[in-house]
Amino acid sequence: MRQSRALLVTHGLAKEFQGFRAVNEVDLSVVEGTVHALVGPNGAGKTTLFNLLTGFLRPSGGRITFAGHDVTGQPPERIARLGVARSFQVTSLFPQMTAREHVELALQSGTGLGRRLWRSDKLMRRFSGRAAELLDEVGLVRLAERPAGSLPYGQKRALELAIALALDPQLLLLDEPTSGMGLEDVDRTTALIARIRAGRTVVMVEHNMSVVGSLADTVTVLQRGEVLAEGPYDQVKSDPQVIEAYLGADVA
Ligand SMILES: Nc1ncnc2c1ncn2[C@@H]1O[C@H](COP(=O)(O)OP(=O)(O)OP(=O)(O)O)[C@@H](O)[C@H]1O
Repeated sequence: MRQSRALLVTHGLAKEFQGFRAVNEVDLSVVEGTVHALVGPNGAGKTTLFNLLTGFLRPSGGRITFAGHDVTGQPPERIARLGVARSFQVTSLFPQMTAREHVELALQSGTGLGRRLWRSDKLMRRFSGRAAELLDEVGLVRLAERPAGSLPYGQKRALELAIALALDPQLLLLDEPTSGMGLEDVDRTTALIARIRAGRTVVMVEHNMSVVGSLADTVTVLQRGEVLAEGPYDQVKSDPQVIEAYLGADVA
């Protein structure tokens, strides 16, 4: 059997904001091919950790290694180029552009041809086959010609996933993929992530524990910037420290 490889590793990762440690000495190891969830009460440092991993914030201390490269303090573009794609919690679509155009543009930007050429129809046709596949993968093939602004919320998020997948990432980072969704969209998105995870590595910040329970191989629980517990969901959810952290947060 192929040995499991740690694709993303952090050692003693830290981030301070004016002397306040939002992320404190975090050691993380994300194994290739797994879904790894980051959970924790509000203010635990999940978003800050995510921003460190993607280069949107520079760490105050520690190291980050991705696929054998030291990416500590590297800018987001470089980390993206190495194969890390991120979907955002807040939607970042162009309302007038169709779903298909979004994916084609993302495919083109991944080729290094530059965004300035994006209006060239001839060029875009080169990407149309793969764009159709990706839209199909996220269940949007029938909505391909709709302006993104007119898509329902759940489908906007699905389109963002297709855009992230267009970069053919080694690692996909999902920032609260089901936030703000009704039950039906939550179920649809969970099924979608279960499908697209095949052959990929996923790190996700997620508040919905049933989503975490059904998708994650490993769960890291953060509290006040530190790793409180880590392991398979069933183990972590019955950890007394984790229960207390969540109950404490609820009471607060
Ligand atoms: N730019 C900043 N300047 C100062 N403090 C910050 C900054 N960003 C985050 N913090 C603080 O760091 C701590 C961790 O915040 P973070 O947003 O990472 O938590 P979180 O786990 O993502 O929370 P939530 O689940 O509410 O999104 C919080 O106390 C927050 O107030």
